[in-house]
Amino acid sequence: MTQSNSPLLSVKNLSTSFHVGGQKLRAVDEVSFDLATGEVLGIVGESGSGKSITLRSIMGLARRYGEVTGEVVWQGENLVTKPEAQMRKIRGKDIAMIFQEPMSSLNPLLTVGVQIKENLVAHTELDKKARHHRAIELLELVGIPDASRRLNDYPHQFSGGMRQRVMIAIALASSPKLLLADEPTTALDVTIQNQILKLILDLSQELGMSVILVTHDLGVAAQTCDRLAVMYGGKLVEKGSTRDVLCNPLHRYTMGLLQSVPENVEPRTPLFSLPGTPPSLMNLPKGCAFAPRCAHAVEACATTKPPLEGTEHQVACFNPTQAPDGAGGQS
Ligand SMILES: Nc1ncnc2c1ncn2[C@@H]1O[C@H](COP(=O)(O)OP(=O)(O)OP(=O)(O)O)[C@@H](O)[C@H]1O
Repeated sequence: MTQSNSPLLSVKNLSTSFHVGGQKLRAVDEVSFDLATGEVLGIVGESGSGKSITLRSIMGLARRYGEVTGEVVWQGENLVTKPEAQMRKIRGKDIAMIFQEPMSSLNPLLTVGVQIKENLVAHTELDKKARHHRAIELLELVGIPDASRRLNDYPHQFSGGMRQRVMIAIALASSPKLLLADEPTTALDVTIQNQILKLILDLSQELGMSVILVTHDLGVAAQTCDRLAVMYGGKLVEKGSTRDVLCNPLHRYTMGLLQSVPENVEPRTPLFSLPGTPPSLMNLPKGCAFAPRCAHAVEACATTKPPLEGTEHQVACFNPTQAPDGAGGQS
């Protein structure tokens, strides 16, 4: 995982709200993080914590149906305020996204070859012959055997894991610098899941491509990510190297997530058994959103939202498992 000093992407105070039945639902609340070139960042948290909407906000998709504020700094420009026509050029070219269910993004009526080549037409200068060769190369790159023949197959002729590989090949057609992966392996069984995670990791290393991986599965995050950001109630509550966050969790929520991972995880086993329920994003408490579920809450937790504090390993908690390393700065 090659990393340079200046971040490839800098997300600053990103917030996204929806208006639902006359009320405001704050799905993403003042989220900030940096991403280095070649880095794999995991965003983890329970269902509904705002992980997917964070990715969609970065990609400029959430603003179609929500209100997005803050900054997504990409090559010196704020994508949040970038006109849609310009965003369209960045989306799918420099920044590509893959989803949990490839069938929802693949066109069932077109062969995978046509779909890869469409992306090559849109984002490269290659001529017809070169596009054909590149399409074969891309299928080979993602580990699809007999690639030149399989270019002529339709999505339904591939298995779930192979379809996810096809999705990745399409995403890679434009040689993106950043891949946003939203639960890309959740629908797959555990063996195939591991193969796809390895593929994403290998591609990141080979191509120097940065990845943001959204997952509710700490095992997936542990295998794949350099750093982790833990989300709760639309906020980042802990952020640090994967080792620090998983081996030395500072937030009680992260600790709860870890404690609820069974020793021998069966595929598709529900991982979380924290007491209580996640907060309603329409009616968030005044203080820390986790306080109602936290056995270690102190007085301030009910009235004040804890800021993210620390340097390399950060936590937003008034009573963490231990004091974070320093105070204040964003990594
Ligand atoms: N278009 C929308 N309109 C209103 N609310 C939305 C919309 N899209 C998402 N939400 C809400 O925003 C919150 C965050 O959703 P998000 O999909 O980011 O959660 P998540 O952490 O990715 O969980 P999951 O893994 O279940 O997708 C949820 O409460 C969801 O219901």
